[in-house]
Amino acid sequence: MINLLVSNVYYLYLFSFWILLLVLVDHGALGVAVNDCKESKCGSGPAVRFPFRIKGRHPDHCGYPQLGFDLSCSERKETLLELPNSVKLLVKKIDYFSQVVTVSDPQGCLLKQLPNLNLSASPFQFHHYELGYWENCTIFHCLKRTQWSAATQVSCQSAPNYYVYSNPSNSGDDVNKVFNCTKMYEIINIPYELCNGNNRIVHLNWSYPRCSSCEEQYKYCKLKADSTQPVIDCYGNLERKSIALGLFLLIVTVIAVFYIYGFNKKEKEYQSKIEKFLEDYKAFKPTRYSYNDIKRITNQFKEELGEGAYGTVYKGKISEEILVAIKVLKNSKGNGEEFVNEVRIIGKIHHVNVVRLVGFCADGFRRALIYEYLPNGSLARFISPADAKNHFLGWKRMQDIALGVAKGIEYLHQGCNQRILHFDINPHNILLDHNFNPKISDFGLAKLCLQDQSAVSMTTARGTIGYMAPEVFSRNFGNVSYKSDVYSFGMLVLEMVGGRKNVDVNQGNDEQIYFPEWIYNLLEGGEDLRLEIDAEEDAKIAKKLAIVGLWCIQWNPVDRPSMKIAVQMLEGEGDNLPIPANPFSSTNPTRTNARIPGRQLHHELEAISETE
Ligand SMILES: Nc1ncnc2c1ncn2[C@@H]1O[C@H](COP(=O)(O)OP(=O)(O)OP(=O)(O)O)[C@@H](O)[C@H]1O
Repeated sequence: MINLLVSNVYYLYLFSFWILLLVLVDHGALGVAVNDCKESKCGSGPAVRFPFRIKGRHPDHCGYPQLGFDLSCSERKETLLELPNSVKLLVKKIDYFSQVVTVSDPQGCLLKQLPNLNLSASPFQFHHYELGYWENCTIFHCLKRTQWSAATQVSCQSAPNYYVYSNPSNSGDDVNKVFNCTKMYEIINIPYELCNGNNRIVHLNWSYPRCSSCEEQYKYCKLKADSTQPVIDCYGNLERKSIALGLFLLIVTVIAVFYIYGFNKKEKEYQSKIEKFLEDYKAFKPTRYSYNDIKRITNQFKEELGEGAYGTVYKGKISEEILVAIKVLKNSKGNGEEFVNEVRIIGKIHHVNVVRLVGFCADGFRRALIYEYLPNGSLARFISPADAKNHFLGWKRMQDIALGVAKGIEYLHQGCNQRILHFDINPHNILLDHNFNPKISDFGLAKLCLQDQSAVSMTTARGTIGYMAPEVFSRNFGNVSYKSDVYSFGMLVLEMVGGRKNVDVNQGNDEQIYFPEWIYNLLEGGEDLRLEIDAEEDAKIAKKLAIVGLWCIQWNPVDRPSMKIAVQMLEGEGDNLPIPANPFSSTNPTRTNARIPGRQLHHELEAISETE
């Protein structure tokens, strides 16, 4: 945003600069000869240009060569007009059109200056409206305050018990006698109005040079170049300057207004975006909700998404944009360990392949977990044979899902401060977002352990039959470790390849085909996977997934790859992936219609308690 602001200001200045340049070029202000005579001011005084000039600022040729047109700036930045007899007057205004200059006494005592004012030696006369009635003016001082017909007190010259008055000389009053006053001096032949003690300004006009003729044409005035006589010349264009300047100011103002308006609008948009983000951000930090909140968010448990072992999942809405899935836990189930586990583990981890816990509710005996809503539900819905067109997601997507799950598990194993072992990786616990990105969910059985801990203690077998590693059942098969998740992942991948359950625990039927062994035997025999895959590329993906799955379900945990290796295998082309050792070595390796081996994952197999 700062960049946007800076670039806008930059363009605004650039634009203004060009307009200004245009104006200056237009009235010749940039010409060398004219430039040093350009209009100037003393402080906030009137604009000074030909026939006047400011001494020390404008060269001689800028003013009319006659005493009186040379102005100066005082220390207080006032414009001073110097006239013969060292009379200095303050210039208030210059009307170039009427050729009138309005002046006053710098000390505010005009009547004191007037006796010395000899206009005949200057280019100025008293302005015409003051010509009506001329007379001499007498200045008196009296010892008492006095009042008579035409006299006015000259306050700037009076003092306590010393009263100064001005009075037209022909008034007929014998002030000396009548009022006991003494004449101080007389000012000869001045306009009647000026013989007023209160008058502070005087208008003087000049007849030559006649720059008013240029002003009439809205032009500037200057001395004609190369002329021996002081003759004037009109040049440039006063009107266009003011129009151009006006236009310039208008454009700049309009741009500024639009800019400020646009900026404010943008700024408001940004602010509301930030507010919204903070609101949403708050919602993404696990927050505690009351049971009433849960009822409100789920709209009284209106839409059910599914039912699991630990509770029912409802759809909910926290804000217009944040949809959630709320698992309301059954009271009868567990001692709250799953609840604590979930909040403790996924509450603080963030990974694109791990479901996000938005919040939770622990309101008396009521408990609920609030997750981000994943519109495509669980992966279990999509595990179907490749020929079941309406459910099968395609091999490329299957590969992406397997890779996403692998990365999620790798993150749990390696990416957090404490290693997280999930212990329940299965297709029901893999949820799919709108783009079918997989997210691992259900951390109720998960365990936290130290990064370098090679084995974990476990008092009861945990997990789902068919995905549980052999060592989770019995310590006879090795130590329980992160490799147990690798096993579950392998079973999940093989189910994705086969489009069916590897083990159907509901059928106690010994005749069931055990898919992992069946597929192993095919691969080992160099045979086709018999999965009716047309595209060569898809067949390659299916074979790669099958090999990775078989590596992950090695009976001995030591033989299974870490999730990091599994990710690398899935990311590679798969052409050079070796086929692992037979995970089912006790059965006949040549059988392609293998049956579920009795010693393997049967749900009636008793869990052996393990202690550290
Ligand atoms: N975050 C979610 N977004 C969308 N649907 C979900 C979400 N979580 C769960 N579901 C739906 O709710 C169903 C039940 O989920 P739940 O986790 O309670 O059970 P399960 O994993 O299927 O079984 P179990 O609890 O035994 O592991 C899921 O199958 C899925 O369809």
